[in-house]
Amino acid sequence: MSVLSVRDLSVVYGGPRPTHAVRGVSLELDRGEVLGIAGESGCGKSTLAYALTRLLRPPASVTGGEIVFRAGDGEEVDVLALRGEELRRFRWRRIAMVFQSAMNALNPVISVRRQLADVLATHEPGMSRRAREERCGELLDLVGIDRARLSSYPHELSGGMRQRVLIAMAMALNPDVVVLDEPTTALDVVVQREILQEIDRLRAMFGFAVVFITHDLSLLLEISDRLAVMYGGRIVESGTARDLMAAPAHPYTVGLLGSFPSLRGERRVLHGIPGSPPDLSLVEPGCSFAPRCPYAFDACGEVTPAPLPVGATTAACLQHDRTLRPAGPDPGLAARRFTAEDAGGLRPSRPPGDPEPGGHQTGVRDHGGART
Ligand SMILES: Nc1ncnc2c1ncn2[C@@H]1O[C@H](COP(=O)(O)OP(=O)(O)OP(=O)(O)O)[C@@H](O)[C@H]1O
Repeated sequence: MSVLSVRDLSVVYGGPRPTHAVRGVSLELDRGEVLGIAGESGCGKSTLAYALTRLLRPPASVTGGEIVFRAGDGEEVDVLALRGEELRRFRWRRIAMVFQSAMNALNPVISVRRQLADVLATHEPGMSRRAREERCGELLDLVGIDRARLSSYPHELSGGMRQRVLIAMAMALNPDVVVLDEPTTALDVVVQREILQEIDRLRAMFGFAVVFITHDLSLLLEISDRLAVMYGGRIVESGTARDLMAAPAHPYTVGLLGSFPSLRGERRVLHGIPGSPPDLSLVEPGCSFAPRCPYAFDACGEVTPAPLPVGATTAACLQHDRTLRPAGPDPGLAARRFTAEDAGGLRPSRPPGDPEPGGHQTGVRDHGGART
C-alpha cells in the first residue's frame, strides 16, 4: 500500500505569462522506498516537491489533481484539502522536507539548539524543556554531529554539517515521508557520499519513504528503488533503475542515460541532448520532447502522449502507441541499452516497502517524538 498517491497534479506560476511547471503528474510512493526524480534544470522537480509538502507560495498554485497520504493505520488524508492547524500538524510530522540550500533554510542568527527546539515546541507543545533538550541532542547524535554543536550558529558549521542539521530537523517528528530536494548538490563528493549514506542508514532505521530530487541521474540510479524521469513538467518514464537502464523506453531517458560519464564502466562516447528544454509558459498539444527527439514522427507534434506500460517501465511516448505505430518503436530506440557499470553500480533490488534489515527500529520514537 502506498504512503503517498499523486493523481494528475498540475501547478501553475501565475503572472502575465503563466508557467505550467507541473503538468498532470501521477505517482505512487510505497512505504520505505526511495523514489528518485530526475530531470534537467527547470523541468519542475522542485515545484513538485513543494506541492507534495504543501509549501508552494504565490504566485504558484495547484490547478488540478489530488495528493492522498496514507498513514500506517490506513487512515487517508486529502493533502490538498488541509488548512490551518491541520496543515501545520501534517507538515513535518507526516512529510518533512530537506531543502536545496542549507544556508538559506537555516536561520543564520539562531543557534542550532533553538532551531531544532522550535520544531519540537511547535509540534509537541506538551514536551518538557528538559525532554526537548535531550531530544535535540539525540537528533544531532543521529546525524553524527557532536552535541556540543547545539550552541553553534549555522555560519560556524561546514556545508556538510549544515545539511546534516537540516536532516536532523526533518527527522525530529519521525515523518513517514522525507522529500529531499538536491540535498547534496552544493557539497563536495566525499561529503556528498557521507550524507547519502547517512540518509540511507536513517531510512533503514526508521522506515520512512524518500522522494529524492536531483539532476544527477547517476546518483539517483545508485540510491533509488524506483525512478521517475521528468521533462517539461511531466513524468515521461518511470521504473526501477535496473529496468530503466536495461530497456529505456523514452528517448529522453535514453538521452539522459547517455549523457553522464561512467565511473567504472567502459570508456564510451557521451551524447548530450541537443536543443533546449521547452518553454513552460506554452501549452501546446503534442509531446514537449518532440523538437529534440531523434525518433519523432508526425503525430508527436499533435498528440500528447499518455503513460503506457512498455516492458517493465511506464513511458509516455508515442513510439509505443500501437494505434499510431502498428509495427512498434523505431529499432534504434528499442536497441538502446545501458549497463549497471555505466552508472557506476546500482543498489541491490529489494521489494517495495520492505526496509533493509534493521528497519522499523523504535529508538527515537520512544523519546517524546511519538506519533499521535
Ligand atoms: N517563483 C516562481 N515564479 C515563476 N516561475 C517559477 C518560479 N519558480 C520556478 N518557476 C518556473 O517553474 C519551472 C520549474 O521550475 P523548478 O524550479 O520547479 O524546476 P527544477 O527542475 O526544480 O529546476 P532546478 O533543478 O533548476 O531547481 C521553471 O520554468 C521555472 O522558471
